Amino acid sequence: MASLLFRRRLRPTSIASSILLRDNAELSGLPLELKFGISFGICSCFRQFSSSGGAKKFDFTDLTRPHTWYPIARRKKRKIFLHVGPTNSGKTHQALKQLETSSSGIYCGPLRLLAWEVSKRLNKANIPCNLITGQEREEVDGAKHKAVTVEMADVMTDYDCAVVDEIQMLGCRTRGFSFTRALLGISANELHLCGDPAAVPLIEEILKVTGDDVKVQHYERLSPLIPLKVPLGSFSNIRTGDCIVTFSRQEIYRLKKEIEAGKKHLCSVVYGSLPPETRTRQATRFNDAESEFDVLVASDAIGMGLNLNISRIIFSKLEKFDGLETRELTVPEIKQIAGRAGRYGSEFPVGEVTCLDAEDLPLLHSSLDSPSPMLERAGLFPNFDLLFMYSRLHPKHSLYQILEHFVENAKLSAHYFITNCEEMLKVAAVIDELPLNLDDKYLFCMSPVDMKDCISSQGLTQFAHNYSERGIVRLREIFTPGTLKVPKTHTALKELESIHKVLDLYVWLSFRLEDSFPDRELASSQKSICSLLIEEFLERLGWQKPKSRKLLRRSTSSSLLSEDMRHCLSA
Ligand SMILES: Nc1ncnc2c1ncn2[C@@H]1O[C@H](COP(=O)(O)OP(=O)(O)OP(=O)(O)O)[C@@H](O)[C@H]1O
Ligand SMILES: [Mg+2]
Repeated sequence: MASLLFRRRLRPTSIASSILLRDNAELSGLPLELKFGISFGICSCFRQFSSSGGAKKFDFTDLTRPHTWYPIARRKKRKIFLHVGPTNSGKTHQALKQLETSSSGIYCGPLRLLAWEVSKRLNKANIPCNLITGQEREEVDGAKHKAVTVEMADVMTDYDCAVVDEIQMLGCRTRGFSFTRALLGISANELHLCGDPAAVPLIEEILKVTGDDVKVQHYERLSPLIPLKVPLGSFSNIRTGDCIVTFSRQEIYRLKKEIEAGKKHLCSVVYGSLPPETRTRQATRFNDAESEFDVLVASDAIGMGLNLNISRIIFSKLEKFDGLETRELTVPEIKQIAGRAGRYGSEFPVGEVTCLDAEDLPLLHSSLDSPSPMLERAGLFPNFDLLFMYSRLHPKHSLYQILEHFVENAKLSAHYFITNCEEMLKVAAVIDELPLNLDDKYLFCMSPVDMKDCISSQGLTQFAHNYSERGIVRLREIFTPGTLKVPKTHTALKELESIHKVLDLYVWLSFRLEDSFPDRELASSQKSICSLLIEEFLERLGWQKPKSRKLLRRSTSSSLLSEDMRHCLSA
């Protein structure tokens, strides 16, 4: 690996090195109440505990009343609108219309791409809107609105209107707690929740104790989606506007190569570990009717977030490896992905869906005909306040032990489950070896590190180590600017994706430990270079249509890299 120099490797523990994967999640923020210290609801529990003198009896692992953690929201009787229906039915559009007419508001989405899109939409409509994600702060003069990733949802401010998109993700096994926190904690006169009808009974149950007013609005698909009776069969039947869905990075590149070998189509690619800005640019290129890249090969990363002009979805398989095992796709997964075909208002207003092989068609058809199973429980995770107070009683416990204790002993009501924190435990196991305060350790545990990616996890380890040793982390200590190159092999491509993750992590930390991570600008510019080099690689992978002037022009100027970028690279 050319560009990252990891000086000292800390000993990975067995947990740290075990292969447990996190969902395609974008854990991009810390609860904002952390910035303000202990939140009121928990403070009052603590007072109760202190004055009664029953220190040993007070049970911080009692999480049966999470709605009391958010006293600001509890002061309001919120009007809650549940916009539910299939994909492409106008749920988000309707909720955003309400946000646009409000005097102040917040949009919370599951992905940075969605937050970007909403802030762009509001600013274009002359409604100043800030963009806040784990790795971005774009502030607009006079803004009373903000678009954020759900982990950055602010539960300390009063809003006129709030939107939480893809609310069914409160059932997600790793990120569910952030959606639950937004649901219970956002203080707004109107709260609009958009998502799958399968979340309705659970949300109604959860909200029985908050005193809010709940209304459900059902939506129908705006454009038809036709399940085809015939499979694709052969790649010679691929046509413009098709999107092939497969579930491994290796398969994505294999299929791209196979389709392009027919010399009729060029493929854009979208998958989870591509930098978000690269995903957006690949999608834009596919959407552009003038572009030569008229077919998309993608993973389930297209299920949410990108506006795609897809005519037909073709599942190459209906099973995927989910980190633990290879399993069939669930009904909601199949519907969410299939629903991307035929976007309302696009050049393909009628969507079609099929499979590569005939043997998969019965499962596809039956899944599309079935309702999604109702969600039964929402994710919950103790916030920092609870962990902190528990640690005061057990000062010798490491963060790993504290987290483990909560996971094993948490008491929950029937509507909740503790979200999976294997990834946090893996970080805690490494971080606990360093002389850091609990809040610093917690911060590193909440960071968007990908512990299954060796380069990303080593980056985190090195950052934490340097931070604990010197209090300041200069990017150049582990990264040498000027060494990034257009990858020539798939291994080099993967390495560049990982380097992007490390730089992204640096930027994330720089927003939370500003004085200790002072090189945000350098990290951001190197991140941009990484994504452009990745795109350059993707561009070079494609074949060139004979007599295609457009493509020739592109390849003789041959590069997506601007002069500035070239200069940076050779600096
Ligand atoms: N009333 C409308 N007028 C014009 N365009 C609309 C309207 N409703 C929805 N759209 C457009 O249709 C598309 C789908 O709408 P939207 O994204 O709101 O659907 P959704 O139900 O939230 O779908 P998803 O499951 O993808 O989140 C968007 O491009 C949106 O801008
Ligand atoms: Mg939507």
